[in-house]
Amino acid sequence: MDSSTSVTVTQKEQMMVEQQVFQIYSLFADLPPNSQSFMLEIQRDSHIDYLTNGLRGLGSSFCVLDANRPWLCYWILHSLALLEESIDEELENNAIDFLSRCEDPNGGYGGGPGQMPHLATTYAAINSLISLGGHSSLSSINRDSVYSFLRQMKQPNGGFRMHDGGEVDVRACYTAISVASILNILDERLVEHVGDFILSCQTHEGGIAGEPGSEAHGGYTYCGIATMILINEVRRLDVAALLDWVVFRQGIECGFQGRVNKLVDGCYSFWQGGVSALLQRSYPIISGLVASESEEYSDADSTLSATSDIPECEHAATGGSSLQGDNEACHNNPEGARDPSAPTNLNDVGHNFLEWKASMGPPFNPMALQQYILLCSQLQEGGFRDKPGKSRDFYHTCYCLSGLSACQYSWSGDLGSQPAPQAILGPYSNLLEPIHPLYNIVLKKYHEARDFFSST
Ligand SMILES: CC(C)=CCC/C(C)=C/CC/C(C)=C/COP(=O)(O)OP(=O)(O)O
Ligand SMILES: [Zn+2]
Repeated sequence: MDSSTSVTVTQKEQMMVEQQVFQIYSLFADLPPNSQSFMLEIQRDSHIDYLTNGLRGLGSSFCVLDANRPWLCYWILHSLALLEESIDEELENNAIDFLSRCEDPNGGYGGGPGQMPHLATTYAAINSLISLGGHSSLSSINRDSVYSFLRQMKQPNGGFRMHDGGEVDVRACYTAISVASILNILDERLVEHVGDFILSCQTHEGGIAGEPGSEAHGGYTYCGIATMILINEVRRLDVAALLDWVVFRQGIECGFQGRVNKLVDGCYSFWQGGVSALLQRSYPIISGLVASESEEYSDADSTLSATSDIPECEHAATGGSSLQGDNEACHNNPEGARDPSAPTNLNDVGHNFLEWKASMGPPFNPMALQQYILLCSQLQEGGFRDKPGKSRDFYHTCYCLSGLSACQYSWSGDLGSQPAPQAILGPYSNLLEPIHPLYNIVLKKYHEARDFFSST
C-alpha cells in the first residue's frame, strides 16, 4: 500500500485499542504474583511448536501458488533462531531444496518455483538460508547470479526496482544493499547514488518514507537508516530529526506505532526498535558526542546504566551545535558523507558496525515495550499478534521476537554482550539470542555467514 494514502485512525478506534490494552494491564495487576510471573514468561515450547508446525505445513503447501513462501521461511527460521532452536535434518533439507527451486536462472529468488525474481523474496530467501546456517545451506547461494539480479534492478536515480517493472522504493534499496553486504558482493556500482535516493525520502517529520513525497513510516525508516549505515553515508541523514520522530512513536499502550496518528502494532517493536538500536550507535558519533567509531569510550563492563550515561569526551561540550554543524556540512554533500577513518571496503561496514558501541541509552522505554509484547502480542498457545483482538501470524511472531531481543540488549553498550537482569522483563530465561540490527539475523548466524562468504 502507498503510505501517502494513509487514513488517520479515528478517536473511537484509538480509544478501543487503549481500552483493550489497559484492561489487560489491569487484569494483570490484580493477578497473584505466581500468575503474573507466568504471564510474563515467553512461552518458548508453544512458540516452537507453532513455528515448526508452520514450517512442516509449508512443506505440504510448497505446490500452492502464492508469492510469500520465502518470507514465511524467513519469519519462521529467524524466530526459531532467536529462540535458539534448531530443526530436524529432513525439514532443513526441504527448506534448502525449496528455496533453491525459487531461484531464477537469471538471478534472484521469486515467491515460489518459476515465479519472477523479486528483491523482497531474494532478501527473505538469503536471510532464511543464513538463519539455517551450515555448509549445504550457505553453499546453495549463487552469489554471481544474485549480483547479476541486483545489477538488473539498479536504476539511474540510484534506487532499485523491487522486480522487473516494479516499484522503486526504500525497501528495494535496503533489500538489495543488505543482501549484497552480507554476501560480500557490495561494490560502488550498486551503491552509486543510493544515498541520494534515501535522502530524498527523509520527510519534514524526520522519519523516512517509502518514496519521495510520501509519509514517514517505521518500516521504511528502518530500511532507510540501515541502508545509509551499510553504504557508509549515515552522516548525510538528519539524524537529530530522525531521533525526534522515533522518540514519539511509542504510545501510552507501551507498543510502537508505525506512523503519526496510527494504532500501535507489535511488528513495529522491531521496525522502530531497530531504528532505535541503529541510532544508539550512530547518533552520538554523528552528533560529535563521541570522537569516532573506532575510539574506546564506554565503561569496562560496557553496560549503560541510564540515558544520561552519554560518555564525556572533548567533543561533548559542543553538544547540539556540533550536531547541526556536522550534519549540515555533509547533508547534501556525498563527498563529506563518508567517514575518512572508516574502512574503504564497503563489505566491511556491516561487520565493523558491531564495534560501534551504544554510547546513549535506548530512545524509548524498553521495559514498557517488553510489557506490550509479552502481555498484548504474545499468545499463550504460541505465536504473536499485532494487537489484542487480532490473530497470530508468522510475520508478527518474527518481528515481535526480533523487537523483544532488541529491547533485552538495548542497554548493552557492546552489541550482544550479556544484558543485566534488570534489562529483562520476566524471568531471565526469557533472554533471546541477540541480533545483528542491520540485517535482522541472529548474531551467531551472521558470524557464520560472514566467515563463509569472506573465505569463498
Ligand atoms: C525488509 C522489508 C521488505 C521491510 C518492509 C518494511 C515495512 C514493514 C514497510 C511498511 C509498509 C507500510 C507503509 C505499511 C503500512 O501498512 P498499514 O497502513 O496497514 O499500517 P499502519 O496503519 O500501521 O501504518
Ligand atoms: Zn503489524
